[in-house]
Amino acid sequence: MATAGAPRRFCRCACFCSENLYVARYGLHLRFRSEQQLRQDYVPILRSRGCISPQDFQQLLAEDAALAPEFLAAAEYSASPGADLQGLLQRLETLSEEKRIYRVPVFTPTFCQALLEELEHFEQSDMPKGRPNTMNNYGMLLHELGLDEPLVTPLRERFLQPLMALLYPDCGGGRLDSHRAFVVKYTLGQDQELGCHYDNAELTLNVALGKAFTGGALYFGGLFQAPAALTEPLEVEHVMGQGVLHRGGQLHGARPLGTGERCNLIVWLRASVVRNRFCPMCCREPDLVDDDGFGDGFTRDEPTTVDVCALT
Ligand SMILES: O=C(O)CCC(=O)C(=O)O
Ligand SMILES: [Fe+2]
Repeated sequence: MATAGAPRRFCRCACFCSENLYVARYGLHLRFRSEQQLRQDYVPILRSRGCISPQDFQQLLAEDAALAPEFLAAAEYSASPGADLQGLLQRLETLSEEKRIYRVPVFTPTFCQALLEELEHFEQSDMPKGRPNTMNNYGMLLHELGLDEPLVTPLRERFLQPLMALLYPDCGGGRLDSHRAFVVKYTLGQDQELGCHYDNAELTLNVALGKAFTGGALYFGGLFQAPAALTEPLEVEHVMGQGVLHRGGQLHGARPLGTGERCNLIVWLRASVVRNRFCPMCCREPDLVDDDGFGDGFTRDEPTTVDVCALT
């Protein structure tokens, strides 16, 4: 059958980060959903390959798992039949009910460490580097590190989407279809704080990666449409591996760093069904111009695919 219209888009299955994971030490491909499932499915074969003591098993989990068990549990619950907001809130920390800001461990400490090392290598390389956004002068874009496809897209599609659908259905939480992911970096002599702003995103995930530092807390005011609410900001300290979830339109910023170096992974999550009607930056219907990759998350109406055989 010949078709005319938009070129075909090639896709990938979102099981990428949970199915067929290769553990070189034991020469095994594993399916990972939770610690319990891993034990149920693989203890005999792992034993036969030398993963015997509880310490061996813990090492396997710590070294090979990127996602924190709490995050896996919250995502798994959210995707289960009959899941509701109350049930999900029992699996997250509510930082502000009124502002709808939540926190949950997202990455294991080992993964944070590995990601920071990867970022350091990239920073020291002479690869061309764009900057995260107009507000941060230092830091890195995850797609330039080649981490969008293997890490951020599965994170959004498989884990964040079910969670966000329950937390923020009114902000496109269940219809996320693109993102902009970057690491912000603060240290003395470079950026040290971030002014109050709202994000070019419907929803945001902000994960503390480390390193050692003082100061630099996040603060949150009201929604940008109601800036009077900034009078009583909510202060949020960073906890390594933990992610803060908030609406992109929630005014926020970062207090000045005292000492050390702070790196956070920021994922601006976008829902084209929401932003195609209303650009959060100009607060108007977007005036679309072509862009690469995910652009800023807007989409044009695709021309309808026509089955030319059916026309003859
Ligand atoms: O400094 C931070 O952790 C927050 C960064 C942020 O809000 C942003 O880049 O949009
Ligand atoms: Fe922000």
